[in-house]
Amino acid sequence: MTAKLILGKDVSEQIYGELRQRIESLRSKGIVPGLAVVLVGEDPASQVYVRMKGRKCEELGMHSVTIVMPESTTQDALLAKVAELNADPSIHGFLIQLPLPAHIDEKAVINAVDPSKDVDCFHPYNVGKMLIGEPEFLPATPAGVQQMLVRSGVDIRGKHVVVVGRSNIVGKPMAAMMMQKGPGADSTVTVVHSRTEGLADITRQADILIVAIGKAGFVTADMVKDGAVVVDVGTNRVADPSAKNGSRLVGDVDFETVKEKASMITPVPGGVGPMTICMLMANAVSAAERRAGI
Ligand SMILES: Nc1nc(=O)c2c([nH]1)NC[C@@H]1CN(c3ccc(C(=O)N[C@@H](CCC(=O)O)C(=O)O)cc3)C=[N+]21
Repeated sequence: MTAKLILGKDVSEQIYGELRQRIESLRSKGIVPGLAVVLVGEDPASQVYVRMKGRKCEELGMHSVTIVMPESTTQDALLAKVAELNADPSIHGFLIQLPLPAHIDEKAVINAVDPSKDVDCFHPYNVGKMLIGEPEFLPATPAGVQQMLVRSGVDIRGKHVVVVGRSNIVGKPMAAMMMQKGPGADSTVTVVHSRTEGLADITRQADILIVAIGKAGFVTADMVKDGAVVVDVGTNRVADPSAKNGSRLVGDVDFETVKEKASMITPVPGGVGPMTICMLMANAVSAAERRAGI
């Protein structure tokens, strides 16, 4: 069997259509949802994502602010910027692009964000609310994965979801969301990671395999059950002399072999990546609606 592709571009277009209507409705009340992104330093990959976010905001008719601070920015200066954004009524949500330079304590910065503006859903308050099933925001990447599954008609309830990876930004919240009560969830979740013994024996039991371990081509066909749905969250840049810029983006799944075994699969690029930005926009719109009492 060759797997059907789940494309982030297609799924995100659907969601953008819905967001446009919500933004229009806010604008008719004189509210323009505002999203700010803070970038510290000059990491080229981060610059690309930040530019993509700004472009999408403008396309949707949202207010977009990009703040670029030098690599040498002190923690106090960054915290002052966070305080300013917390107080700015034109900004409904903002995020600080990670990773931060080594001299800045990421936790201190995340903790300083007003939870009602925390569109990344990284603040401990929002992580806790999500975990107990009272989400105010959902983290963008796991929320994007969930939307891809739901909108592709994947049966989730009662199924075995295996999450490969246990990061705070993908693996952990993904597992929490899939085990939650309710539509788009209700699954049985196993989390495996770099210290798991017999990892392949567990991934082979997955009806839905979600991979976010940050190792190029980590999941091979022998680790996947026939007919499984495979979601690849990995974004690894690998050298490729035949590519224009000498490198290309690959996932954590060995796409060419796994696609012959899976029933559905997400490619990299063009899979989860575009969903991350889409769900970030969705969170900004939700933040604006919530502040307006909608
Ligand atoms: N506070 C914070 N929040 C984030 O959400 C955040 C972050 N920091 N730091 C970096 C990561 C990375 N990230 C991506 C977003 C979109 C694509 C995306 O759309 N990728 C395209 C390809 C883009 C390309 O070719 O480089 C795709 O997969 O098709 C990828 C990665 C958000 N991040």
